[in-house]
Parts: sequence; structure tokens; C-alpha cells
Amino acid sequence: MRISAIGEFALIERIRRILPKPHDALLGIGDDCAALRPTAGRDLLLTTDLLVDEVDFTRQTITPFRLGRKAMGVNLSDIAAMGGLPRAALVTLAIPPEEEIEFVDELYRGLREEGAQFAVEVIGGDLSASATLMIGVTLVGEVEVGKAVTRSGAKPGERIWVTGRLGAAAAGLIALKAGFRLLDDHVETPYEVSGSLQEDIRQAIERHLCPIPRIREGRALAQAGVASAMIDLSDGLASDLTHLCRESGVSATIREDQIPIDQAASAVAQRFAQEPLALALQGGEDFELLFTSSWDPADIVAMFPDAVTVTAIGKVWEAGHGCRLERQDGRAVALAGGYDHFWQQ
Ligand SMILES: Nc1ncnc2c1ncn2[C@@H]1O[C@H](COP(=O)(O)OP(=O)(O)OP(=O)(O)O)[C@@H](O)[C@H]1O
Ligand SMILES: Cc1ncc(C[n+]2csc(CCOP(=O)(O)O)c2C)c(N)n1
Ligand SMILES: [Mg+2]
Repeated sequence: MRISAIGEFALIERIRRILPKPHDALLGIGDDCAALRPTAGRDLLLTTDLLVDEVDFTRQTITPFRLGRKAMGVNLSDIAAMGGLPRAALVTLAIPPEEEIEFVDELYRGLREEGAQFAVEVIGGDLSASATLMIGVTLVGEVEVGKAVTRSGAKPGERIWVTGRLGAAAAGLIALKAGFRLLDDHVETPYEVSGSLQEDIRQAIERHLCPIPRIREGRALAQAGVASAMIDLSDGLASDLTHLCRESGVSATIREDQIPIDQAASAVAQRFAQEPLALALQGGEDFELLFTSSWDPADIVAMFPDAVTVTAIGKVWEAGHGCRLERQDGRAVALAGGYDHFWQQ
């Protein structure tokens, strides 16, 4: 059935039934505002991120369930980048009236499931009709008073670190554009590829469609006072490091041979005649954390004994030379590029 057949208020009722009754909020869906009691001793964190059809995703390549997860996940990543704990979400949905209501059911199931992994509930939102599908999530989070890790705290002499491995999300987008699809948990291929490449493509598409917000890692770094500055990697390492350096008033040099490139990203890049390093630097949407620290590297590595790696990739310098990449041959080049919504080539 189409949304236009049931109308706005029946759709809100349907959304309300998909979502669990909020535990944490004073008021959820049904009033003019949702209400939340701030935790004593904590500051509030507020962030919002909008996903637009044919700009941030394409309907042909993502299921509504995964779209819901991604819309929540990219916002969770911003809370992680501050060292915060997410608390509650508002969801704004602009959707064509001729869309099936089952699409909305699945979208909210995805929002609910991703949120539930981090104890976040959807406690309100807004609906509007639009020719273009758009999903905006606003998250409220908290962090111990004065302990938010900003982009502006990096100091000369500190090391630059990154969680996880980079490039897979951009590699996944390349595979999707080439006609590969992720159905449930297996890959549909437009032409025959080897079993190992198929597995690399599956992993890359999975990373593109379902980012993993590094909430636990961000919390650990903030609570131990390890990170002097932090940002999540949404637009690409080159661009996001530049943002961090600009806000901190510093320069940076990262080393090509230290950048942790994802193995699946390398394999997919090679197959599609792309530079793996370019995917890591300019591709975007890896949603790993980039941070600076004066701590002993051994102490930082010891904080992450589990699956998520942390890698030192370079150093912070006094302001003046911007962000540079030291090539394997020792030459230093300016870091540039990354995703920009309005940049016209
Ligand atoms: N339309 C806007 N109005 C006011 N402030 C904005 C607007 N868009 C962005 N900002 C602010 O600009 C800063 C950088 O925003 P940006 O969207 O680049 O954040 P990001 O975390 O790097 O990216 P994203 O979360 O979208 O991947 C943030 O502080 C954000 O709140
Ligand atoms: C169809 C389609 N085309 C291109 C991309 C790539 N892309 C979109 S937004 C973004 C950066 C983060 O955005 P924001 O700054 O808004 O969080 C990137 C790398 C995609 N995911 N889907
Ligand atoms: Mg961010």
C-alpha cells in the first residue's frame, strides 16, 4: 500500500508501533516535543546529518533497512568523534506520497536496530512529502562536563592516529557503480569474478552501506584523556585531517607507508584500476576516528587489544606548511581532495 492511501497521521501511528516505547525519554512520540532529562555532570552533544537520494545513496543499491542503519550510523559516528555517549534521536523524513508504506517500516526497523546497538531510541521526528527521498537524523548525546574531545586541541609534537583500516567504503561504492549488489549477506555479480574477489567486494560494499560507529573507541580515548583532538572520517583522511589542523592552528605530516589501507579496498581498487591510497585519502565514508595524542604509542596500542586496530600515521607540526603526505621515496606533497557536496570539477 502507498503512503498516500493512509495519510500522515496513520503513518506516524505506524512508525510509533515499530519503535519501542522509550525507556530513557520523559516524552517520546505523540507530543509537540520529545523530552529528555539531562544527566547531572554531563554536557549535551548535538549533531545532525542528512542523507539525500541520488546524492548520499541510490535506491537501487541499498535496502530500506540498511538505509535506516546508515542514517543512524553516520550520526553515531559524530558523537563518537567527540568521545560522547549517544542518548536519543529525532528522525526527519521527506518522502514521495506514492512510496510503499512497507519501505517506511523497513527504514525505521533499520534506524531502531542500529540505535539499539548503542542504547539510542528514536523519540520523535517530522514528516513531509517530497519528490526526493531524504532522511535526516538528529542525535542528542552526552559527555562528562568539559571532556568533549574537539577538533581544536592538537599540539605540535603529538602523533596522529587512526582507528581501523581505510578505503573500504569508497571501494564498495566503486563496486556498486560497477553493478555489484549486496543481497542479504551475499554479492550479486554482473559478471563472473573469482571467489576471493567476490568476498573482498562483499566486505567493501558492507563497509559502504553499513558504517561501524566507533563509539566504544571514542569513549575510551576521551575517558582516559588520550586524545587531544579528534574527528571522524566522513569526507576522507586528506579532507578531515585538514579540518582538524585548521581548527587546531597546526600543520601535519602523515606517512604514506604508515596508512592502514583495508585489504578488501586494495583488492577492489586493483581490479577497477584505482589507486588504493587515493581511496583511503580522498574516498570518504570510512567513519573511523582520527585523533592526536602525546601519549606513548605502546600505551595507546595496549588500549585496543580487540579487533579494532589503531595506527600512528604521522605527526603534528607548528602552523605553516598545511597537511602533507610523505611519500615512500621521502618526497613530501600537499594533501588535497576529499568529498565536497558543492565542488564542481
Ligand atoms: N547548514 C548548516 N547550518 C549551520 N551549521 C552547519 C551547517 N552545516 C554544517 N554546519 C556546521 O559546520 C561544521 C562542520 O560540518 P560538517 O557537516 O562538515 O561536519 P562533519 O562532521 O565533518 O561532516 P558530516 O557529519 O556531514 O559527515 C559543524 O559544526 C556543523 O554543525
Ligand atoms: C550515490 C552516492 N554517490 C556518492 C557517494 C559518496 N558520498 C556521498 S556523501 C559522502 C561524504 C560524507 O557526506 P556528509 O559530509 O554529507 O556526511 C560521500 C563520500 C555516495 N555515498 N552515494
Ligand atoms: Mg564528523
